[in-house]
Amino acid sequence: MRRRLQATDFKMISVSDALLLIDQHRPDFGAETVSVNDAFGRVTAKDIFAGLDMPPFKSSSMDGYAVQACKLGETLRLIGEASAGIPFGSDVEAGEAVKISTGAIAPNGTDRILRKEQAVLKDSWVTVRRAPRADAFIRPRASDFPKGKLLVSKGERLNPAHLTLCAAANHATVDVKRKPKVALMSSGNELRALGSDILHGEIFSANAVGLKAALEAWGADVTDLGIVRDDEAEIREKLKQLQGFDIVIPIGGASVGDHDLLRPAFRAAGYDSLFESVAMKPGKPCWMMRKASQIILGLPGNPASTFVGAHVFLRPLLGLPNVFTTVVLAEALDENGPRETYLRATISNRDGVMMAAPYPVQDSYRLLPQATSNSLLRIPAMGGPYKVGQKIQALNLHGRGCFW
Ligand SMILES: Nc1nc2c(c(=O)[nH]1)N[C@H]1C(S)=C(S)[C@@H](COP(=O)(O)OP(=O)(O)OC[C@H]3O[C@@H](n4cnc5c(N)ncnc54)[C@H](O)[C@@H]3O)O[C@H]1N2
Ligand code: MOO
Repeated sequence: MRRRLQATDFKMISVSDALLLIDQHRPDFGAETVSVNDAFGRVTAKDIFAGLDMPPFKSSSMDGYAVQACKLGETLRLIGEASAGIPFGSDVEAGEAVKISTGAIAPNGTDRILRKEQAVLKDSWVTVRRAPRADAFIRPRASDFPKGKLLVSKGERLNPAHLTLCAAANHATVDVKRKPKVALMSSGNELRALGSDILHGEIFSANAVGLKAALEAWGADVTDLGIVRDDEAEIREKLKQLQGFDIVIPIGGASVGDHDLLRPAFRAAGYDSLFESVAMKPGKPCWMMRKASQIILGLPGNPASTFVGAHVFLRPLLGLPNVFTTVVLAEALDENGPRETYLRATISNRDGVMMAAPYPVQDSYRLLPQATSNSLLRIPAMGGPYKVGQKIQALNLHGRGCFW
């Protein structure tokens, strides 16, 4: 009979060691070229440089008249017009003015703009109501950036402002990292697909729904392989469907129960263990294996454990950094145990201070805390006790395309 895993089989490592292993084994997803219109959220595979000067020509930042030095009360002869996209073709001399619109090329010979509001136009004559200084309302060529300037570094996640920058700088396409192909696999006899009738003792398989959304927001190409029952033969069959995925996320079946069959099945299929268990709470039974370039990141089935494991490990596995900010505790906390703990909490701005209030109950079977929290407070192993007002590190969950 196959030996079941015992608690003693799990070598528990620290969160920082697990993150080190993730860094060392992050798959190389390769690169592809996509239209800048489809590049939102993609990660750049190369540095992106400006293909032209910006602005590409000396232009006006106001509607008015392009002129040379002139005096208050002076009357200038209107000799033509420069509108955006339609240049005035000749040189401009002292005593002359060219009507100009915002974004139009400032004609040769002009070095300042007389704003429309500061001039009076009568027939073909413009009277100066306020003399502009040299360079007034002129956008010099290349004053935003010159051709060749590094605009977006390799490894950046393209945001809307980056995309506008790329488009303006003449990049119709960009080279981006290929989207990681990620498969989800929920495990457990108690799980039923949404829409099924459930029997007493069964629950709906929920974690993969949120996790899929999160992964998509984090830039992955996700396939949900559905539910696999706690049955060795069924798991073996499922494992045959994993070719072609960069990352596979089994959910549940990670602990020491007699029905937790996933790890032995992966081992039997030739996967090598990278870590078996992590000193964190929730998320202790997170595990990682690899075979060739494929990574398996097992997340525990308790919803909070899936949630925290995904934020702490899955984002970095995809190459997305987790950024912590310093916040102030709104409540006292007891001394922590030996596991690094992530508390689901709400951060709010109270008179300019970012105060963090942990959700009052933190059991990992609960779904509501993560649905109503906006951050994870990181409490170091053996940290504390903490007093109200003490500073602590928080992982911000909202405002960066996160899940739940
Ligand atoms: N004797 C021990 N028991 C447990 C330990 C331990 O160290 N010794 N660890 C506990 C911890 S910590 C966690 S976390 C859980 C993790 O267990 P598994 O990853 O094996 O997950 P399951 O047993 O399959 O499920 C746990 C819980 O979550 C529900 N679940 C599972 N999958 C889903 C899903 N896709 N959607 C919604 N809910 C799901 C499942 O029904 C269970 O209630 O183990 C502890 N036990
Ligand atoms: O570590 Mo478990 O993930 O606490 O519930």
